[in-house]
Amino acid sequence: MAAAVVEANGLKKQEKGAGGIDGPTNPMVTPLLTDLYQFTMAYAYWKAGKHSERAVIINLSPSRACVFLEVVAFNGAEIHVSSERFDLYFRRNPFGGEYTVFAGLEECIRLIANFKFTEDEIAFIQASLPSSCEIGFYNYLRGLDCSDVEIHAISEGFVVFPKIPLMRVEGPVAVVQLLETPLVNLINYASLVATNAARHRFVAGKSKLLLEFGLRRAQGPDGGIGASKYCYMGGFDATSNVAAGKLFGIPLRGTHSHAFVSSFMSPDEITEKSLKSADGPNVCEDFVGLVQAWLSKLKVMRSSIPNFCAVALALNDLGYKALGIRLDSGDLAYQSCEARKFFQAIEKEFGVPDFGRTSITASNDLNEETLDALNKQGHEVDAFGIGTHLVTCYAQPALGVVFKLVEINNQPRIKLSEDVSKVSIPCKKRCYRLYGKEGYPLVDIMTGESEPSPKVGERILCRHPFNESKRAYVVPQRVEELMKCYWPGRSGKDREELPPINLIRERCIKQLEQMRPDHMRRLNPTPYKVSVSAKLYDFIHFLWLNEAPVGELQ
Ligand SMILES: Nc1ncnc2c1ncn2[C@@H]1O[C@H](COP(=O)(O)OP(=O)(O)OP(=O)(O)O)[C@@H](O)[C@H]1O
Ligand SMILES: O=P(O)(O)OC[C@H]1O[C@H](OP(=O)(O)OP(=O)(O)O)[C@H](O)[C@@H]1O
Ligand SMILES: O=C(O)c1cccnc1
Ligand SMILES: [Mg+2]
Repeated sequence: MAAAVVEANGLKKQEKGAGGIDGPTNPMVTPLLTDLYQFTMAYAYWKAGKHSERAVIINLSPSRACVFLEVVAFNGAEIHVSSERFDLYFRRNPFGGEYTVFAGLEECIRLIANFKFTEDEIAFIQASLPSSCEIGFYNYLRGLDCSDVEIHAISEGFVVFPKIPLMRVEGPVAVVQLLETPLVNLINYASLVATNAARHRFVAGKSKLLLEFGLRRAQGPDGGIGASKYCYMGGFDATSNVAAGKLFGIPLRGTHSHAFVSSFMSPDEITEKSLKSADGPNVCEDFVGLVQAWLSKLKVMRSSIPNFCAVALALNDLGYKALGIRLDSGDLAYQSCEARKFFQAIEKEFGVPDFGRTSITASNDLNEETLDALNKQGHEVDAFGIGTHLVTCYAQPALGVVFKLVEINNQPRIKLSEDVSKVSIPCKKRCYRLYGKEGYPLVDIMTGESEPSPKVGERILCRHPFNESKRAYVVPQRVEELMKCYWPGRSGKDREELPPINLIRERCIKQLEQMRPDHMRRLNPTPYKVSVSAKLYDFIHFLWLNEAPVGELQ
């Protein structure tokens, strides 16, 4: 959005941030797009550093799930905090499915690359925090950027699963904490709606054209733009959203509305009656008359189909090809079959090549269920226009992405919970996808950072992270490391390129196609296995028991 706004206003184009990366698409994505408590904590971190000469351990949370920070030194207004590592992941696949499409990474990297407070923003933070907050904190914010932050992430468009880190964020605690909210925000809806699009594509089938029509129903302008971008990524073919077409190069498609048709009371309203033929200088002086002549031959069906066909046939006489019709009410299966029969009859009777294949688009409150019902009944729809259910993610409104501390100052941290699905997997980890003989991914496995990677042809034990009895040996035919360095900070590592949206879309389609079909089906899909190495399993449980010693009953 930034680019469009800037150009439309004729203002100077926004400068690129570090690494030559443009700013976030939405200009509302600034360092202020975070929760107040992140600033409250950032102040507390800063303040703690100021008051300690050397290592200080602060317990910031009264709950069992403590956050420990080690401030190793401070230098005037600047604090040096030992490196912190957070994993960003989700706990359950959306829409009752067993897979998720990872989306939103590029916007995260754009935020990181351009993260810098303006004076105006600092003044606002100052006005919002208690007046007792010291001025040095604002000087600290003034110098803050993400040059000390390192991000490893799974590539955008990948199929991903619960518990596996989508992103690992390492860096000084204050800035990483400020990033929590915007990073989760940028991933949550993007991945949810991309997954929703992929699920609609799965039901509709590969051969259908899928059009995203949701702008009017989306949650505000950003919801609309985001929906168009990530539905395309998730496998839609085009959008009706013109702004998204300009911003991201997504193909635009559209038909016309009922209002357009009903705005004409009679053919007499058409003042310009002539039409030039498609391939020459000939002009048909009374095109409306030509249409009416065709109509008189077709008056067999009480619907708008003969009207369309009469226009299409008259256009055909002049060398034009009408594209198709859109059905927007009634029984879409029945009507599409009737329309197809009509088109085929015309092709046969009047010898118009390919008329039988005239495109039929259907719309009106479509969702996975209605697409499935149409498939079961049999239909002749070529393209589906889908709005409300797609872009609002009607079936599930949020993905539930979380951002959890996994290590601080090289000390692993675990978040414990009565609910085992909420227990976090500690440590800086490596994540791999192991493929089987038939080419399908079999299992994702997390290992400790320094463990040797799984090897092709070598048996490895894959364990459920929390359920002792669930384990399997896997002899991978292919091993794919999942996380790559997308923001190296000062590590000197190579930065992974951010590919254009059409390549991410292709990657996503390929990823979805390579999944075993039983993971993808709508009803009772088989869960995909997410595991840890034997070593990491032992370590998780050692840490768990250490953090939660045996209680004593009295
Ligand atoms: N053959 C079909 N099988 C299952 N669902 C269908 C079929 N045809 C249409 N639908 C769905 O049924 C619903 C019909 O909705 P509704 O009754 O509001 O529309 P309508 O009366 O047909 O049209 P309008 O919006 O013009 O009033 C829509 O969600 C549509 O997608
Ligand atoms: O139904 P959706 O999946 O949201 O897709 C987009 C809808 O938007 C348009 O009509 P709109 O709903 O605005 O008017 P209507 O109530 O007359 O269908 C269009 O004709 C579709 O029906
Ligand atoms: O082009 C269309 O047919 C369209 C676009 C948006 C919403 N409804 C229909
Ligand atoms: Mg509607």
